[in-house]
Amino acid sequence: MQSAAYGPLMIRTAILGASGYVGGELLRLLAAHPALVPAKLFGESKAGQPVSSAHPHLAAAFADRSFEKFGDRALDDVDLVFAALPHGHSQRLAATILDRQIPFVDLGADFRLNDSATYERWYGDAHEAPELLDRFVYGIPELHRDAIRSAKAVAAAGCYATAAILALKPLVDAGMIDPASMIVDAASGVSGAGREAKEATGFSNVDGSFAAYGLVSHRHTAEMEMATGGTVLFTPHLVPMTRGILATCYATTTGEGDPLDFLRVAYADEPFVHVTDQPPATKWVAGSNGVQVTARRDDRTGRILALSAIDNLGKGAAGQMIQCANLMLGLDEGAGLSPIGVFP
Ligand SMILES: NC(=O)C1=CN([C@@H]2O[C@H](COP(=O)(O)OP(=O)(O)OC[C@H]3O[C@@H](n4cnc5c(N)ncnc54)[C@H](OP(=O)(O)O)[C@@H]3O)[C@@H](O)[C@H]2O)C=CC1
Ligand SMILES: CC(=O)N[C@@H](CCC(=O)OP(=O)(O)O)C(=O)O
Repeated sequence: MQSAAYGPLMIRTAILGASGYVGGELLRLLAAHPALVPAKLFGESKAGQPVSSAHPHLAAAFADRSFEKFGDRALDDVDLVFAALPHGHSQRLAATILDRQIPFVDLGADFRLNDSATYERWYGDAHEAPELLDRFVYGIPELHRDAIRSAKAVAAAGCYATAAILALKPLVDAGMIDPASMIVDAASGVSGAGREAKEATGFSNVDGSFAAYGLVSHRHTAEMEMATGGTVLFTPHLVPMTRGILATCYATTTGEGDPLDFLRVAYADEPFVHVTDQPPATKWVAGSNGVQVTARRDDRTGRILALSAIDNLGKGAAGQMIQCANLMLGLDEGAGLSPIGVFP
């Protein structure tokens, strides 16, 4: 890389998992980024195929480009690595990337949790690179901006976790809610499960239906607990839409005041978080890096209710990865990103 002060600067990025849903969203956003250039696009089964075969909507921007297989020279002339791979893969690649001092933004869950025992408990396998866990900063810029700025490696947060944490964390910090009492019911569009056709997310299972899954066992529970310092009962749901997550969160009230005021103060200077007094909708943030949050105090039940809406592929994935990369590289944090959704 030539300089952190960009303009005509080209920061060459490698994208691992470029042929997946998150990879496609990264490419869409990077096509309009002022400094980050999608230089190397890696796929697995789609290696050798044109980008348009996986991402027809990107045909004009990536007309002459194909996916490559990750190999020995894959990281030559690369200034930053984005990885959007199935869980488990980054554990095997991280040492190579870090040894070469290449800034690394990983979206898999491999390095999000800060200890290997917690990882093993929630993911079921022993961690293959526990010695690298403390080299990664958990990637939610609104919570860890300074640490991300000075990090060489960031583990971008999970999509459900991002939505829930941004709704709950300011209320925990304000002493407004009991951290031991948090309940998160969140619903996701099917793109959250990735592009591979699966029975559970196939059209005939999802269309006209609304279902919970992962009861008392979803892995993002661990991230929510790590980031909030509390205990969370989390129930994810699948809804018949393509993009979006709506997290509806409840906790026992412990403090005085209006939770909406605490959210407004916490996010007053955040370009991507909008505090609304209306119940937010996933459609308000579709295609964006935006988050819309609200909260209510219900003295009748002694509970606080907090809601947030994000695009799982935007702030829940590719957008957040780019926001983290911008910080790591000393760029404008919002470069290439927008809080404005596509509506209707
Ligand atoms: N979808 C979402 O909203 C979110 C996803 N995530 C996480 O991001 C990661 C990517 O998700 P998503 O894009 O949805 O997944 P997809 O299934 O859509 O894409 C997976 C990508 O990984 C590649 N891949 C698969 N197996 C291998 C392998 N053995 N070696 C190298 N590359 C491989 C695929 O390549 P090919 O197709 O060429 O075989 C593809 O590019 C996952 O860890 C997911 O949990 C996190 C937050 C939100
Ligand atoms: C709808 C759907 O299936 N969503 C996925 C979201 C999690 C995900 O993508 O995993 P990470 O964010 O941890 O990488 C799931 O529940 O497993």
